[in-house]
Amino acid sequence: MLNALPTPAQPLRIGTRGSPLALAQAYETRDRLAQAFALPHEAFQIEVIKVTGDMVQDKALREIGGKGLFTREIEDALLDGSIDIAVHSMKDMPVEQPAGLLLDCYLPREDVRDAFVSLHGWTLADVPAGKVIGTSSLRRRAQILARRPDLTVVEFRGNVQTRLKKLDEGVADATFLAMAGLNRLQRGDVPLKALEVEQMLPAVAQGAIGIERRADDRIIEGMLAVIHDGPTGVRLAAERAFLAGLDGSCHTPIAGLAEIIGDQIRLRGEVLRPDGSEAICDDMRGAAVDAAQIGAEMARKLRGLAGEGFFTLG
Ligand SMILES: NCc1[nH]cc(CCC(=O)O)c1CC(=O)O
Repeated sequence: MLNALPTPAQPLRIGTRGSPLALAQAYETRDRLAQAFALPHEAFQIEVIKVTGDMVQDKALREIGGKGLFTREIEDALLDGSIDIAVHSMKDMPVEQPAGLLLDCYLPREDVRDAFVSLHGWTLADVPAGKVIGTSSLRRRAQILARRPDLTVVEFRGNVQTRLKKLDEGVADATFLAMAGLNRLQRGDVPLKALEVEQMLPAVAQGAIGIERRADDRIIEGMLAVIHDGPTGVRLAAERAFLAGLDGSCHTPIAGLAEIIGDQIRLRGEVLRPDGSEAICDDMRGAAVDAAQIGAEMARKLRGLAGEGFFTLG
């Protein structure tokens, strides 16, 4: 554990997955810390950690155990002291962290929207009937089937580069990618149509980077407080409370987005049946200081509207 600001001799070790997007997020975190504390890049060390989820390419993730697959090895490295912070896409993070770890530092949020990506330049509205859409996201599958039941959805895994390659190879006619990931990878070359959130409500925490730490590490606590983005924190408090109240397992398609309007917060939420045959939405406003309560309240409301069967029958 660091007992003072990091130096090239005793660097701050940043744990991350090895995908190009994960690395870009780790570099952004390093750059913000270096800037905030006037430290050289040599005072930081990026540690790439292999996670189970990245080694399983052939099976739908939900079938083999859900979200922890992308975080367990990284959180173990934090707990055993081999790294000092871990950088994550908040969209992939469970709502609760293991004892001894805290996840309360967020970088300023990127574009929250999904992009519809097709080499033919189609929009969601003009894809011809019968075309094949690749996605491994339960949410995106349900949302597109709700609007275009005439399309076929196939499983589409892998990182951003892999999925673009599959499009090239004709495995699917179109796919969805988060604008945030494409922007962070500087992939301005990808043919896409950004979908407004009214067309497709994004995943909870989409576009946000979170930095996890040991709860008892005071040096890191002080450093992360300086780069934390407060508005992103308020928005994620609402969205993650909403997700937590809905169970947060990977088996229900859930979308949620909070925005700050002055001292108010607006939260939109949606739960769908996996086949898109039914969608239940809500839109609430309240005081920004009550963000988490608003998220929890919307979850209770949608649970009541849906009825318990909604979440298990599929
Ligand atoms: N589930 C994979 C994942 N996790 C975070 C992002 C993109 C970046 C973000 O939303 O912060 C992606 C890829 C995608 O959905 O296109």
